[in-house]
Amino acid sequence: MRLIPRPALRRPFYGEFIVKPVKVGICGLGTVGGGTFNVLKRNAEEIARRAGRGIEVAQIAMRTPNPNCQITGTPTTTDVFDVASNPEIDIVIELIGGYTIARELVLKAIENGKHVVTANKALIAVHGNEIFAKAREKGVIVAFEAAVAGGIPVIKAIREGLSANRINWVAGIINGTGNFILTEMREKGRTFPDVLAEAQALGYAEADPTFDVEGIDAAHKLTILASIAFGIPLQFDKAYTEGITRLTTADVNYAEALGYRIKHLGVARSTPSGIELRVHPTLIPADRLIANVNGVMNAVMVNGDAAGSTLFYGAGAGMEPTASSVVADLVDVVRALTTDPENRVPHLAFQPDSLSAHPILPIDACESAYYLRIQAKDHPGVLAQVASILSERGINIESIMQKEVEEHDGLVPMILLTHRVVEKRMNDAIEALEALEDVAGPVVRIRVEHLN
Ligand SMILES: NC(=O)c1ccc[n+]([C@@H]2O[C@H](COP(=O)([O-])OP(=O)(O)OC[C@H]3O[C@@H](n4cnc5c(N)ncnc54)[C@H](O)[C@@H]3O)[C@@H](O)[C@H]2O)c1
Ligand SMILES: N[C@@H](CCO)C(=O)O
Ligand code: NA
Repeated sequence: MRLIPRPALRRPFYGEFIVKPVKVGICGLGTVGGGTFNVLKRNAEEIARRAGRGIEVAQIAMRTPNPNCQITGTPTTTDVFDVASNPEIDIVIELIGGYTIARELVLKAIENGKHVVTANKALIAVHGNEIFAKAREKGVIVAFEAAVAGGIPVIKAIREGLSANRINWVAGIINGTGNFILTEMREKGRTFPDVLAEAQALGYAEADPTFDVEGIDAAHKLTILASIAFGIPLQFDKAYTEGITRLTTADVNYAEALGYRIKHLGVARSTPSGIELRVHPTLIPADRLIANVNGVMNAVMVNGDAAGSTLFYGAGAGMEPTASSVVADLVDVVRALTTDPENRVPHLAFQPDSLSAHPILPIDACESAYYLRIQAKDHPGVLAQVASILSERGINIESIMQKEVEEHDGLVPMILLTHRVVEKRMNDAIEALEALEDVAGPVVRIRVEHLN
């Protein structure tokens, strides 16, 4: 056999590109800013080969040094607006977080004709409509892949990869901190505050961690996902949000015994009467892939009429996973610098003049199955009373689990799983259940999704 010698691999290198590098400015050198700086530096050659041009950090706006970054030689400032008005800079990377200065900074950068890359889901969910309108007027791109599910390229997947589909629903574990807390509590029996402190030390949590544990951060991300999935304007104020702080170990264990896992899930579903947009603890059958997404990992399921269900999995937070998305956006922007703004991928996936006015449904018009835990007195006939309250309202029981009498208070926990029902009807049933003589205290209700 004659071996044909392979031609020596041509090794392109950064300096070889004739075109000058694109100059970018980083605003905020914290967890994500530091990761972005380091990835741009470490993978400069790969990135330049992909983008067709090098990407040079020409300025950094920072308040304090980041011990993880060697920034020698890169000009710095303490004022982010210096970056937005720096004539050398083509792309402003907003990584300071928050809604106030970040909004002014992004609008100023756009005003000055600069493209923007941001990881700020709060900013996009709350001020995105204004920001995208301004960007369109100025013919610039605002890229935000890092804003949803950290390192998972899910914005790109929905906006481009699934563009043939009519999307039915999107469901995701989209807060790394919350999922890390739930996992550590379930697997290692650790306490909530202990795990939260670790998530903060690892750089996963928001500046205000109530955003993570009360579901606000997940609602920001779900708002963005719903817009690009259904072609609707961003409407964060209409999202329903319930946190994980009131979950008890008892419910986690009962769910487990019934074959379910409790996850903090964001669900956006398109129905004929409107769009459901809700974040809450949710029972998911334990044999589903998404029920087994643990720690800081995130996963987003998208159900489209042509593709069926697709699942996107990866790190939902952290320095370099998030930087991966920021840098991918930079590469996209660099490739699109010379393109006609009218022919670029629209910010919200659909052409801005084709957004739909399909309304967001209030939570009591949303539909799901339910887990109910009722603390009942150990009297004969309680179960019959419970069953008749539910059946009078057309709520079908799927299964019932009754535990032993709890010695200290003589109460018997009765756990029920129901079929799908509109929330308003369930609220009415719960009110009637709580009024029963033999039912003590509030009924615990957790929504159930089978994600079929
Ligand atoms: N940490 C993550 O895993 C992660 C993942 C995805 C998205 N995000 C988003 O990325 C953004 C940044 O998050 P982070 O975790 O890097 O936060 P961080 O607190 O680690 O970093 C923010 C940095 O910005 C600096 N800063 C704030 N205001 C400034 C100003 N006016 N001028 C100059 N510097 C300023 C702070 O000093 C800090 O160093 C947020 O919008 C966050 O929601 C974070
Ligand atoms: N605080 C967020 C960061 C990633 O968006 C989380 O924990 O998911
Ligand atoms: Na992403």
